[in-house]
Amino acid sequence: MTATRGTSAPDVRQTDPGPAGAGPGPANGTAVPAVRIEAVSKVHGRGAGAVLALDAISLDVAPGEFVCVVGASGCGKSTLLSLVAGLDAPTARTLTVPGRPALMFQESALYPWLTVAGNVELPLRLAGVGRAERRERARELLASVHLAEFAQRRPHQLSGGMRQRVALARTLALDSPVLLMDEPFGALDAMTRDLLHDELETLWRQRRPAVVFVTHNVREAARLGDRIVLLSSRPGRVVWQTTVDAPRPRRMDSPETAAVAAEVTDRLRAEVRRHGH
Ligand SMILES: Nc1ncnc2c1ncn2[C@@H]1O[C@H](COP(=O)(O)OP(=O)(O)OP(=O)(O)O)[C@@H](O)[C@H]1O
Repeated sequence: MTATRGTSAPDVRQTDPGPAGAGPGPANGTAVPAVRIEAVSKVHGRGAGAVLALDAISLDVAPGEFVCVVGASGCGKSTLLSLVAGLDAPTARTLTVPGRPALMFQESALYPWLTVAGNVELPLRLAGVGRAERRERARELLASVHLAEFAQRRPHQLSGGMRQRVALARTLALDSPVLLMDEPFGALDAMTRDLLHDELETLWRQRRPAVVFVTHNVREAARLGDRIVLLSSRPGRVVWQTTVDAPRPRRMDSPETAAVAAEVTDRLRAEVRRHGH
């Protein structure tokens, strides 16, 4: 299916995402990309108030690859995810994404009137999955994030970390080939975030979606990413990237993670200094 959005007729195409189970380790660079962002620009607003958020940004994400995106505040990270998610239209050029990506944000955005299981079932219900299968899938997903016994609770009865686990289960419900995560653990304490890193990594290794993970936390990027991509200050472009070869699972406080994080921090500082903000 090809959909076209935006004022200057950008292409938003769907592709065959390729094999989802491409095996552990960094994804195969020769595969058809799961996400192809080709010279994509985005202007917010019009006239004198127009803001060029992204300037001809190009980025491919391979099937099964875990890419972390870092950059100074306001460089266009969330704009990029909204374009890939199809929530917003690029101003120019081509964006190719498979099927419908799944999204997860810093706020769990659970429906308070639904139970935990009801929240996880919702995307399945909207996709027309029958009740028995929905229940079974929600049960498995909640077990995989260690919340089986909380299925009938309401979101307000859970801690922040538990709510993000529910959001993670919901994000995985449709087995989307692409997960888009916008600082999903940014509001959690360090211990809870560590546990969620482990759970996310385990689920990612089992299911192998391509992941685009936006974070301000360079250690988190070094902990999780196959690749770390640094965006320039506004307008956002890819100015530097590195692959992370350290074996998994990694630890936030390991010397390997610290060394990668230090290098990314140096690059980020240089970029912020270059722009004077
Ligand atoms: N709807 C909008 N209208 C006008 N300007 C916008 C709009 N959305 C974002 N912007 C501007 O576009 C730029 C990029 O915003 P975006 O939220 O994508 O950056 P970000 O890198 O995710 O920021 P942060 O790291 O602070 O979350 C910012 O300067 C922002 O003010």
